Amino acid sequence: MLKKLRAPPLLNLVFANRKLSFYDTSSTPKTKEDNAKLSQRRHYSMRPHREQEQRNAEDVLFDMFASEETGLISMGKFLAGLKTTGIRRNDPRVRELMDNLKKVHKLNNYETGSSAETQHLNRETFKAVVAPNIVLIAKAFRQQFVIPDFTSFVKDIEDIYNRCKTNTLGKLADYIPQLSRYNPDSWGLSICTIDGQRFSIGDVEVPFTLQSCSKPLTYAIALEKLGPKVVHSYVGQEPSGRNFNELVLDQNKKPHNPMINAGAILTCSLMNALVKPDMTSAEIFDYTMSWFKRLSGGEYIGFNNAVFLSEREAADRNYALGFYMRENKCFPKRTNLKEVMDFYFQCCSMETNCEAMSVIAASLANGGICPTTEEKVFRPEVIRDVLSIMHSCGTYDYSGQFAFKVGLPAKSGVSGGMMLVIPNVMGIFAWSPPLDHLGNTVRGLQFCEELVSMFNFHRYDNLKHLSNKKDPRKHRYETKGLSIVNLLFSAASGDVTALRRHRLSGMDITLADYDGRTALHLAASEGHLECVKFLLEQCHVPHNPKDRWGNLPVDEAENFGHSHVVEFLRSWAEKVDQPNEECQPEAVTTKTQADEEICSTSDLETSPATSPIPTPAESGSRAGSGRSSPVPSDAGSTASAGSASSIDDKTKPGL
Ligand SMILES: NC(=O)CC[C@H](N)C(=O)O
Repeated sequence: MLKKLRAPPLLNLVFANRKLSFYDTSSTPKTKEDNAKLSQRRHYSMRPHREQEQRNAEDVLFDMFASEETGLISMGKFLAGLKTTGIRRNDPRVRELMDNLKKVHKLNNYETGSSAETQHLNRETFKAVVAPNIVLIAKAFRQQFVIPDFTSFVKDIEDIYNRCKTNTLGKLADYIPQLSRYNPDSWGLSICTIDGQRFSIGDVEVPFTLQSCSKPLTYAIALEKLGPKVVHSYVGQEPSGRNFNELVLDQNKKPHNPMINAGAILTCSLMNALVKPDMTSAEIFDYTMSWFKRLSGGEYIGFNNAVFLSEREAADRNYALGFYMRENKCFPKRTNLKEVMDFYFQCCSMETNCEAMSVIAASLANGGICPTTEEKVFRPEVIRDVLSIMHSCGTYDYSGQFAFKVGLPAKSGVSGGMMLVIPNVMGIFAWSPPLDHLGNTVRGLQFCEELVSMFNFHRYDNLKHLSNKKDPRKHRYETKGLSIVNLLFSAASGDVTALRRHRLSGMDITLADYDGRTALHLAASEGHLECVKFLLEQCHVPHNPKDRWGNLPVDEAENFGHSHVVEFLRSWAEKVDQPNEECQPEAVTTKTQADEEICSTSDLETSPATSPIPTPAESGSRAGSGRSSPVPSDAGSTASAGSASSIDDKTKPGL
């Protein structure tokens, strides 16, 4: 039987050195009185007031998602919104937020009928819950990630994925039974950007072995520990122009490069003899696996013993390569060839999935720093060298064509994997077992080629001049002209959500175009009451800017017959134009300047101008990263604000 509702518990939240005590109203039914108080508060909040200009990112986020009726925010909606930016609930960078949600849910130990992730919170609770991760969250909703419009990008990726799905060409590798038993229909694709935006589709959790995709990773460890000079005194940097397991060395009697079998076996010998000469084979295995794991942000890296045993069993060619290299004195002194070969087979037999590999690829795209854990795994110089070799040698004997057509560093493996790196943007991992005659995954290859024909990701695509390819990247600067076009377009089309985003991004919402037309003019002339309300109530734009013909927004609403907007604008004007009110906006004439493309009503000293949303650093939150940093907590509390324990049930009185 359902428990009776009882008075909501008093919550104590310790955050950012201040203690908040308040009632969580999340599931309390609203009485008429409550609603009246709420609307009174809202009425008050409509008045332009200095304090409101200082509202921080947490407040703006709350307003983006809160229900007008209840004054509460649905965390389900909020988390769904966060997901559209590419941030998942299990992202380590929002761990404190998720922990706080669980704690608040637990504290509300009266029957709520909702889960931790779907509960409704009031403003104060919401602010305290999101505070530890606000830097990352604000960045997400301000569209400041490398792929700002992640939803549109993902739609295009889905289209490419679906086209590749219908491609049934290629054959499974059959040199060992485990590979020949794969389902040829398996097709998975995962993306992780350098900002940790994630997208996955298809068979992304099906495990497969790393095979040749381990080669750039062991090479990276060797470079990190020994430096390029030492490593490349043993192995070259040239594409071999031959099969990946060809019994051939270059003219200096070195393996051609670390991406083919001979080169990778050589890299393994460097690990054994030079990087960790004192370690046992078991320790070197653990050591290597821990590097892979750190690169993947702790996601799935395992080991497939059956594949290892089969690899070792069916390894005549690899042993031949080993002996041939030993004969030619390729290995460092003290190399134990048997141990080296075993280590090579073990690296090929490590198990993973698309999800984990996309994070590894993203760590390579991100200069060696894992985007989800923010751990610096490799030095950027190491990554540059790894990507250079992947670019020229990563796809076997197709490498030249791949560099020509796709123009990006990649590494394929015989289990059907294709790791693609778009430096400084994202990592992609495609997995589908059927291979072409050169040993590359057919669907993976098609995906890479289609990707760069849709987006300007090819190394030599021109980013400056317009092309017929899409550019989903955020560029370091966006012209003011372009942003005002977007702002005015959002207002004219009645898109309140887009207006909210513009506001959250810190944009000056009072901007006017060449003709002195503001967002309010356009929203009013198109009859979008919601937008008009948002602009006045939340952005506090002046209600009376004049365009170059002297028209006010209210005139526009009247001209186009939107009486409900006219009514609202008139009553708003009455309210704010009362004498003796603080912060009254003056009547504004928006000057248009023939020699300037755009101007801002705030530039023209209108008052009160919309102040850009303070950055989290400005509003007292943690700067730098999306993760929390310790902030002193109240005395006696075990909580350190900004950590998951900022909501601490030890501090809850009255429960
Ligand atoms: N192309 C590959 O993925 C090669 C790895 C495989 N295990 C081999 O050594 O033959």
